[in-house]
Amino acid sequence: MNWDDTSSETEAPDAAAERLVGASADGEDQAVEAALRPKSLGEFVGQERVREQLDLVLKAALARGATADHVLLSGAPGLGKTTLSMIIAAEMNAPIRITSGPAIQHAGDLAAILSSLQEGEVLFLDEIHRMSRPAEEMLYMAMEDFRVDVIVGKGPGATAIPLELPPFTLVGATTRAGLLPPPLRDRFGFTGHMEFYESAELERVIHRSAQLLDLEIDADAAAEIAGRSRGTPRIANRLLRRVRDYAQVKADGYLTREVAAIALGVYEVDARGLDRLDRAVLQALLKLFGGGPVGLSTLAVAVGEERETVEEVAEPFLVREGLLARTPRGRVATPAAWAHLGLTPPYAPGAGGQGGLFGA
Ligand SMILES: Nc1ncnc2c1ncn2[C@@H]1O[C@H](COP(=O)(O)OP(=O)(O)OP(=O)(O)O)[C@@H](O)[C@H]1O
Repeated sequence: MNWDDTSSETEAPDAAAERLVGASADGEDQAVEAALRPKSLGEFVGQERVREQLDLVLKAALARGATADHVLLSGAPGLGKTTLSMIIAAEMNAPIRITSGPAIQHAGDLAAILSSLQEGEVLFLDEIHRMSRPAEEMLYMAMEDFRVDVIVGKGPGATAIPLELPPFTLVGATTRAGLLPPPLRDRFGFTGHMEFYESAELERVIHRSAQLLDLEIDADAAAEIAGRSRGTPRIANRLLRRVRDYAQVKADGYLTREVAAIALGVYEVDARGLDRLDRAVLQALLKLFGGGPVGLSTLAVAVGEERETVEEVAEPFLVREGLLARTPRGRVATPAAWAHLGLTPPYAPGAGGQGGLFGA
């Protein structure tokens, strides 16, 4: 059977802020997050290639006594873009100014920031793809010539007053490098793409954070938390803190695999990092619609959520995990989805229907 569908490829801003497994920083305890940030490239876990390349860029600039080239960091939320920008400033012994694309709506906002930068300062511009067009155009000239034209007055009498800027390093961060206009992308001397982390890397993040939080944790417990962290250090640190709460109240503060598994069970984060919403979507797809294909709107009604919530909050991770596929005919569960929920498909894979999509 084939229900309605309008397949969309929008990538989610991991929306629901209160989600334990959401990757965005909304609602995050900023003080704790700051305390757990690595302070140098050596301390920064994983992302070997970006780290190695950045190390060369920074060391070469230092050796020349020059300001480092502009850096663009792309990748999903919570993978360490803000942390890396702070590390860049620290490695260059430079101050850092932090702002974001949505905060710069007028070119004048940007001119005010740029004109107050010190020589060599790092300007971190988060969500650079969300800057307004006039500000973006001002940034082109600032990045290339360290100069901006400030427009004074309006209409025919308006004049452009050129303003020299001290050399600075722009670090732009974006979840969507593809959305950046090529003229902006081309003005970065170095682009680093941040990947999701391997489980072993997240274990290192967790051990490091546990030490900073003064927690005793064994290797198995770290592995258990890492496996549920969706490849994202921010989520790993958040789950560690919830496991700590549970251990404090119920297990004399000692973090073992068993304690971690029970604690995260209480918070409804399963062994693969799926939460209640993710499982509800999969369950509806499997139990009500035989694994699909089913349209997004129908699936959303079945789980009692908005279409956008299913599409933007639950689906990206399910797709990434290979549990759900978005096809032109609708949403389809993969064999791994049946296995994950411990259910048996109603027909043998390969015997028609969805089996045709995934083979025998
Ligand atoms: N490679 C890493 N090693 C250790 N900890 C990390 C690493 N990357 C990120 N973290 C931790 O994860 C948290 C989130 O990192 P950060 O704020 O830099 O992510 P981000 O990519 O800038 O996210 P967003 O795009 O949502 O702002 C920080 O507390 C930081 O300590």
